[in-house]
Amino acid sequence: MNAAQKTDEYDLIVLGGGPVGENVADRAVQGGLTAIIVESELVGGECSYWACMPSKALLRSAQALRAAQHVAGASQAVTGKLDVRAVFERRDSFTSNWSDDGQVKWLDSAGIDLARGHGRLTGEREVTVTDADGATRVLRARHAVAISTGSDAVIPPIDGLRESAPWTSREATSAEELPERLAVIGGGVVAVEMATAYAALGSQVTVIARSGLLGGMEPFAGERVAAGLKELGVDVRTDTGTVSVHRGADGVTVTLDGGEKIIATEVLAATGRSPRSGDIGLDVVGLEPGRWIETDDTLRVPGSDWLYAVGDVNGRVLLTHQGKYQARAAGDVIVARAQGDDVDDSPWGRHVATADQAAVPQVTFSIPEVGSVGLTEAQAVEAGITVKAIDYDLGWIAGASLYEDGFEGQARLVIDTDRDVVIGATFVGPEVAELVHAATVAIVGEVPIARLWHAVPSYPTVSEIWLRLLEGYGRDSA
Ligand SMILES: Cc1cc2nc3c(=O)[nH]c(=O)nc-3n(C[C@H](O)[C@H](O)[C@H](O)COP(=O)(O)OP(=O)(O)OC[C@H]3O[C@@H](n4cnc5c(N)ncnc54)[C@H](O)[C@@H]3O)c2cc1C
Ligand SMILES: NC(=O)c1ccc[n+]([C@@H]2O[C@H](COP(=O)([O-])OP(=O)(O)OC[C@H]3O[C@@H](n4cnc5c(N)ncnc54)[C@H](O)[C@@H]3O)[C@@H](O)[C@H]2O)c1
Repeated sequence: MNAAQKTDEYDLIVLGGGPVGENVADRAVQGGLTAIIVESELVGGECSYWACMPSKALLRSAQALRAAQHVAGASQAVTGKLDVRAVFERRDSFTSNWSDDGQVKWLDSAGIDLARGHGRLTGEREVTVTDADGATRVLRARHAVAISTGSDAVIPPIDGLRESAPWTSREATSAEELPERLAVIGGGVVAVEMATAYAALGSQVTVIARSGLLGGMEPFAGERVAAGLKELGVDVRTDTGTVSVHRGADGVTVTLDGGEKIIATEVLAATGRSPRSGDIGLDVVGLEPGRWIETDDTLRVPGSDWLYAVGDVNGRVLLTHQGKYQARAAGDVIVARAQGDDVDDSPWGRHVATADQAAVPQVTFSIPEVGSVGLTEAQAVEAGITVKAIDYDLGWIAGASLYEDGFEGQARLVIDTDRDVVIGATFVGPEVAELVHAATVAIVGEVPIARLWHAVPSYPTVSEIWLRLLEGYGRDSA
């Protein structure tokens, strides 16, 4: 075999260089394997350039301003509005102006090779990469191929929507101009975060949600976020369908199911995701293109001993941190299997992503923020678990009242009363994001309630909510 052919054989080929693909490759290389990432756009993926980072950068200045405005003494010092241009520039710095030079350098330092182009499975353990000029390169994997191609925004089949050139999350996170009016179709995380960001920046925003906001979370989360959006001047329409969309000379007209028309400069379709699996050669390995790729808990495709699907594309959980958690398990198990080491695939073992089912943390960076982990009360009941839900008003916590004047928020713990452990938690309020990890630790560690009484929150912090929630459950219950 000559040198040129040799470089085309790797222990692991990773299809897609988003946050998840990068981590699968990194773990494998740290375990002693060789790895190459195939990437068709920017190394770093959706999260770095059109999702997590730019969306949070667009939101952060508004949150900082709001925080200062809610503490007497500081509020007198901040009398101006957000500087929209400066917010966009700060966002641009987080996306490195949509250049992946920094991430490519990191790949290099981590010992991971990169093939730029569109990758497709073309056989067992084989990926063919087609670059921008149409040239092809065939890569062969000695041990595994990991698909981490992520997901795309769905544009639902609403009459005229696609023809109206709607924004998706990509345009919403990378816009350089503020639309005067923005209509948002959808009531999920993208809808509420982008509605918050654009309303805070000065757009007139209408949210059109066919049911409530933040479905799948505790009901009070969506209700409080709807109230927060209204406070920001957003026109929130829940339980409202969209019949049609039409773009004309004056902008976009969105017709609601009652016949009312909303006129906007731009319309954002924030209506969920579909897997980027349509054109990656899944048919070659007997899988259906365009579907979420099913895996076992080691992230391997059932029936295959070499094909893995990690991150958004497997549809398990569409979050960067959870995808990276899967990536650590997948990278490590690929190494273990390649080296003939023991595989620890029992629940909570090193080589499985058990937390995907039991303890997924998520923060929605709206105003107010929502932090949640584990099961809601309704999900627990549906799963047949005997639970007690404990609620407490966050505004009554001494640390919260010091944190900002008129602090408003709510917390809920969902406790499995048979096992006396926490299985779910939701916090809604200003900057509650940092409360979530304590709950994640309690759930993953299955810390008995009796022991949680000994985890003393500092006074006066918002974390004292834990004490109040435990008191609400009652020490005698434990
Ligand atoms: C607006 C928005 C905000 C979000 N905010 C958050 C947040 O705050 N926190 C959070 O945890 N999650 C957030 N998410 C979700 C997060 O972006 C995804 O879960 C995450 O990006 C998934 O990572 P991934 O590596 O699986 O896929 P991606 O990030 O989508 O990366 C996949 C990569 O594969 C490449 N690729 C695809 N097909 C091919 C091919 N055939 N050949 C070569 N390369 C290919 C793509 O170009 C891309 O670079 C947000 C999502 C959106 C839409
Ligand atoms: N802060 C974060 O962690 C964060 C932020 C943004 C996105 N994300 C991730 O990205 C993923 C995608 O977010 P999303 O908000 O697009 O999806 P989502 O699944 O959270 O919400 C989709 C919304 O669109 C509505 N919808 C779907 N089809 C529709 C139709 N035909 N007509 C009208 N409404 C319709 C649904 O009712 C729902 O309200 C989420 O799963 C989330 O995990 C995470």
